[in-house]
Amino acid sequence: MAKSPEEQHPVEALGWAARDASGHLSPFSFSRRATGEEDVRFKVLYCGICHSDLHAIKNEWGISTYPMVPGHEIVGEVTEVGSKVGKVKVGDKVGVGCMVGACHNCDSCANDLENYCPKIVLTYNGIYYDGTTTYGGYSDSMVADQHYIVRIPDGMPLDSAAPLLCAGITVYSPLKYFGLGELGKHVAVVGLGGLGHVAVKFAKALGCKVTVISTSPSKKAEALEHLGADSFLVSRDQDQLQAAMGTFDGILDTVSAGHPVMPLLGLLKSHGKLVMVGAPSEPLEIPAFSLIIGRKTMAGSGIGGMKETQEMIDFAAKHNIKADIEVVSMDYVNQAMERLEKGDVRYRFVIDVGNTLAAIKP
Ligand SMILES: NC(=O)c1ccc[n+]([C@@H]2O[C@H](COP(=O)([O-])OP(=O)(O)OC[C@H]3O[C@@H](n4cnc5c(N)ncnc54)[C@H](O)[C@@H]3O)[C@@H](O)[C@H]2O)c1
Ligand SMILES: [Zn+2]
Repeated sequence: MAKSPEEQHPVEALGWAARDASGHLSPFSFSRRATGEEDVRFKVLYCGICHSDLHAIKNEWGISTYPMVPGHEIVGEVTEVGSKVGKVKVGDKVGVGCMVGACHNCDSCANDLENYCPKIVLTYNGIYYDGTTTYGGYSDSMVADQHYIVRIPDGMPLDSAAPLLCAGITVYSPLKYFGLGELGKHVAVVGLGGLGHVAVKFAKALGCKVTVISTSPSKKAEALEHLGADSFLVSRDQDQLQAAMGTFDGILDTVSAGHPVMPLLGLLKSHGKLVMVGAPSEPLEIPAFSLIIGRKTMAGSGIGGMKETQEMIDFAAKHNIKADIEVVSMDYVNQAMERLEKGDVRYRFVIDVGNTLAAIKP
């Protein structure tokens, strides 16, 4: 008979798990492996709440297994390292993002793109090499192969750094790859949530002219004055859209729910690129002519490789880029999920795991 999550490994662990597609999270005892020779073990201090966690706990993509401990924007302090670990030492501040394994043999892995490895092991809701389920960062400790450990630069606040491990790399990578994060490029960010608000900050730091496209006129002042965007477009305002037709080199679409993309394609210059990073469960409707006219490209992008993730966080430290966060306690997580669903957060919830999880016993 298969061993229970508590008995699979030698090290006790406590997390919060969803048990079914209701997505309701509650305390959960499980176990983690002993520190292997290439492994880094750390005490989790903070974990961001990504909208992907919400899609996953509710099985919106149809690939969820339960119990599920979500969380892939994880930071903490190293408590133990394996004998072959040279990258970090006990006491260092580290992070883990969306993945903890890949094949290291394929073309993607050879090009530092473990994120596109067909055998990627996700941080949670994945199956590790040893056949056991992976559990994420809504938990007291983490253990990962050193290859998947990100060094958090000295002096970077850990709570607002956590969201960079998913939201940050997810927007940084396409800005670089598609040649959009360059001086003078006009880039639009659609959806001003967790991903969107850091996209504005990275694009500005890379020298772009940035427009935020949002359904909520209420976000205009913040986008311009606080996040540093150059202009703001209300996506439901036909006059504003009409005036902006053909003006963008690229658009990063971070929207989490189904929405029309044809108007966005119309906003691109000829040869412009619409890059989907948001992952709605509903299919998109793309009329061929909206791509044909102006030879436009529509593409997708998923997180980023480990090398680029470290580059992103070092860049963020240098340019003082942080996520805007609301820190919450572990037992607030269900309310946080409800508020995230309604878009009621500026702009990322981060769970203070280190101070608030241990107090709760299942
Ligand atoms: N590609 C990747 O690697 C990757 C990585 C992380 C997250 N994601 C996905 O990106 C999406 C956004 O994640 P997030 O954490 O920033 O979420 P979020 O909830 O913080 O932000 C989503 C934004 O979309 C807006 N929005 C929601 N429904 C809308 C609609 N119908 N029309 C217009 N705007 C709408 C919200 O107001 C919000 O500003 C999610 O689908 C998530 O799963 C993808
Ligand atoms: Zn994420």
